[in-house]
Parts: sequence; C-alpha cells; structure tokens
Amino acid sequence: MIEVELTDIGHGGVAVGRAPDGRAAMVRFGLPGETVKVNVTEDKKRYLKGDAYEVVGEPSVHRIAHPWPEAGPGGVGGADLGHVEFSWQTEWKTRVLQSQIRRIGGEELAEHLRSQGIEPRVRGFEQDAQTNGWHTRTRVDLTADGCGRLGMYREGTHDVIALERLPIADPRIEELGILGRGAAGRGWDFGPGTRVKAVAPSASEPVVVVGRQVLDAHGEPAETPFVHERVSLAGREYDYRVRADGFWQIHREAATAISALVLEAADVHSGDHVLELYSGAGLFTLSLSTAVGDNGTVRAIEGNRLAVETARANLRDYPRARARTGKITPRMIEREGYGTDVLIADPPRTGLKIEGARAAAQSDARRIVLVSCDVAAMARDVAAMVAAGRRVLALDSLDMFPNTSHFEVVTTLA
Ligand SMILES: C[S@@+](CC[C@H](N)C(=O)[O-])C[C@H]1O[C@@H](n2cnc3c(N)ncnc32)[C@H](O)[C@@H]1O
Repeated sequence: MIEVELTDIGHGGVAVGRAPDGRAAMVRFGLPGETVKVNVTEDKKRYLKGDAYEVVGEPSVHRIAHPWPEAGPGGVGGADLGHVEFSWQTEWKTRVLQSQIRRIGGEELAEHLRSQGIEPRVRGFEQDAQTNGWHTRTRVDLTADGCGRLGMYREGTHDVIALERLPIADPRIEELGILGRGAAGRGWDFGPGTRVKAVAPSASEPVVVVGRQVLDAHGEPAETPFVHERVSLAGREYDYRVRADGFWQIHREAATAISALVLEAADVHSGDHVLELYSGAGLFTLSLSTAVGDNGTVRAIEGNRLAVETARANLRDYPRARARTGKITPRMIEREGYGTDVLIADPPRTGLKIEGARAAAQSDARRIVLVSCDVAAMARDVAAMVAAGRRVLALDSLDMFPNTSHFEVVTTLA
C-alpha cells in the first residue's frame, strides 16, 4: 500500500493525486482533500491506479460508509461513488463535466458555452433523494460463480463475487429470489459461469433472462421474450414492447425523463423531417412521430436488427415514422443529412467521433440533439460541431446512474 494525498476529481469515478514517487495516482473510493492508503491495482510507467482502503487523518465531510460494502474497495463494479454522500454526487459529476469540457473540448468550447450563457451542471432526479439513489435500476447483469450463485465481477477482473443483496436494483429484482444460497431452494438453478439478466419493466412483471431463455418470477418459461414499458409524455402515453434482453434505459425514471428532454430540445414543428440515429427500440421515435404531425416524417436508423424489428412493431400506429437497420458511419450521416430539419443522435459510449460529428454539423438540420452517455465523447463531439460552425443552445445533464460515476448529457445545437 502507498499513501496518496488526493487533490482533485478525475473522469471515471476516481479522485486524483500524486504517488510518493511523483507519478499521477487515480484512486477509486477516495475524495479530494483526503490522504488515503491505496492498494495499487494498475502500475504504469507514468501513472498508477488503485483503491483507497483507509483514510489517514480527517476524512472528507462528504464521505459516508459505503452502504454496499461488496461494491466498495476491491469489490464488484457498479457503485464506485457509494462512498460519496448522495447530495454531493451531482457536485462530483458537475466537476467532471466541467473539467472534461475544458480538457477534451478545449478552452474554445468552454468559452463558447460561456458566451452562450451556459453553465454546465449535472442534476439528479428529485425522487432519488428518498432512497439516496439506491434501488433505481430496472436492469441488472449477473453471472453465476463456480457454485452457481449469482454475483458480479470484481472490478477489472473476471472473478465473480457472489452477492446476497443488490442495493442498486429495483426492489422487484431482489424479490425474484435469484440471489444467495437460498436461490436453489426456490427453484433457481444456474450453472457456473451462466450469464443472467434480471429485468423489472415499468408495465409488465419482472423476468429473468438466462442465456436465450426468458423466465417468469417462478422460473417457468415466460409466454413471450418481450416485456412492456410505458412512458407518459406531454399528456400522452406511449407503450413499448421491448426484448427482455435488449437495450432499454436502466434507471426507472430515465426513459420518461430523457424522452422529455429530447422532445423539448428537438423543438420539432409539424411537417418537419426528422432523422433519428441510434434509435434502438424506438424510445424517442414514437413521440417524435407525434410531433411531426400528418405531413412530417421520422427516419429512425439503428444497427441492431432485432431492435429495429421491435421498433417497427412499436411504430405500428405511427405511420409517419420508419425504422430501418443500418450501420451508422460519417458517410451515412452526410448522405442522410440532406433535407433533414432536425437530427437526433443517441450513440453508444464511443460517441459520434470527430468525423461523424462533423457530418452531423454539416447536415441541413436547423437543430441537432446529441444524447451522450460518456462525457469525454460528448466534449469531443460537441467541440467538433462547434468548430464546424454550430452553436450550442443548451446542455442538460441528468444523473441517470446514481452511486456510480456515470451520467447522461443532452446537448442542443443550432
Ligand atoms: C445508447 S443506445 C440508444 C437507444 C435508444 N435511443 C434508447 O434510448 O433506447 C445506442 C444504440 O446504438 C446502436 N448502435 C451502436 N453502434 C451502432 C452503429 N455503428 N450503427 C448503428 N447503430 C449502432 C446500439 O445497437 C444501440 O441500440
């Protein structure tokens, strides 16, 4: 173990400081202002990474005992901010958001946002204060250990730590009885190494996906491989049927909150032609389709064939929208961007990348909405669009992953 004085917050759930030999140290489970004893997990020439096991001297006023010790130092991933008092987690993330804008986006982007009167901040869901952000995830990926008990990987390894509790998950997931030694007695039988996904949807019963099989709460094969989700938005209800093993927003409030943000940011007019990239099962497509009215169109493009099939079924009553399978590339964005009034993109963590962002910026769209789940990718993509002549109108950031270092950013550009 080495001792590190932590002075700042870095990207990826770490506090940063200097190791005794002068190398940069990135430390999980520390807080700025603390001196901590660190178990080094990655030892590189110019930097090291590790977990803080002990605070030397005064702990930060923002430190709490991690409510889920199995996800603390040396434990499973999934709650790397569990040691930070909940009310300060949005401040932690705001510092990361602002520093990534400066570091990755550069002083030009920071200055551009200032000139637009934008002060980037991360905000949480009001409802989350009641549970300090715990019990909010409706989807959890688990793996069975050598004895068939479900758990998660020890951070950075492929060792499974069996878990008795899942404080990150919607309580309906623990109620399935799939965790702990008692699971076998309740009829659950997982072979060593089996991958399991537990899902607690908003509009149907919880299910367990084991390999390719979808099981109901009693461990019996479910009637369908789909679950149901519902989003209430602008006085309407949108119903979705999604594959139990497919992508859907994880936080119980996220699908509604992010759809509302996107719809407002997109400012779609009746008759508009909307291009939606990375459209998944059609979460945004339905409300966008309502917004374009009888004369507009929504072209939704997504790489996963099964997600597109699901989106098509969800869009059955929305004839103005079409979903199609396609690999999104800068060339494709360039081609599809002609004649587009509003462009929406919700890419995976890698973001649009510079060429993709440039192609989006050069499209005909009078408005672009970029949804980013990685802040560094967001800063790079937005900087590229601003450099290509676009203007940021708004930058909203939501803490959709409490007790972890992740958050979502929605950027609106003209
Ligand atoms: C963050 S999800 C967004 C889905 C949807 N907007 C939602 O909120 O449910 C990103 C989506 O991008 C798709 N995707 C990833 N890389 C892609 C690519 N190169 N071309 C097309 N789709 C891609 C994934 O299959 C996934 O559905």
